[in-house]
Amino acid sequence: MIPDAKPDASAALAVAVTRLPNGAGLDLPSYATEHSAGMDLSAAVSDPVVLEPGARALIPTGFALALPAGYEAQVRPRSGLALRHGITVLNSPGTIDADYRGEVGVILVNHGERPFTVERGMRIAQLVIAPYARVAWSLAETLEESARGAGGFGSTGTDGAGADGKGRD
Ligand SMILES: O=c1ccn([C@H]2C[C@H](O)[C@@H](COP(=O)(O)OP(=O)(O)OP(=O)(O)O)O2)c(=O)[nH]1
Repeated sequence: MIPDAKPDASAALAVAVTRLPNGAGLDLPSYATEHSAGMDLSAAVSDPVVLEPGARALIPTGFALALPAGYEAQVRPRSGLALRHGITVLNSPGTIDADYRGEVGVILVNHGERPFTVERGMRIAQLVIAPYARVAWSLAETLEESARGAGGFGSTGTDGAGADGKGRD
């Protein structure tokens, strides 16, 4: 449930960001609404980039950041572009590592039927900052049993069919 109280701005994660020369005049990534999970990313292309159907391109964003240890940034598609134009992030979600200091890039691909033009300042993707876990392997002879066991890949049924394809009630 979304709390009624206004979010506490002081609870926001502080992240260092730098504008790069090619990002001059563009907005830094920002949240479109009060509870948006992702910040919209603007294209920092100097000239329009035409993506032909099936083509991909690395689109610059004009900024770099330094995430705190334990956090990653995920580059995700925008649903409106995907639905209307077939434009999505090819490696979605793209991963920005906490130790990456280069320009954030967006790998767009055109899965649509028509050429799509990326203009400077166009909001092409969104960035979600998320905590992640790093593991220390604990090598074991056997694994603790579970109700699922090794079942996967549709073992619980899809559209009424079991993994054996014979169907189930
Ligand atoms: O959509 C993306 C994905 C990655 N990166 C940057 C940040 C990330 O930290 C770095 C490396 O990304 P990744 O680990 O996905 O790439 P790789 O192909 O494994 O290359 P590398 O050997 O540089 O890690 O590239 C982006 O700017 N946008």
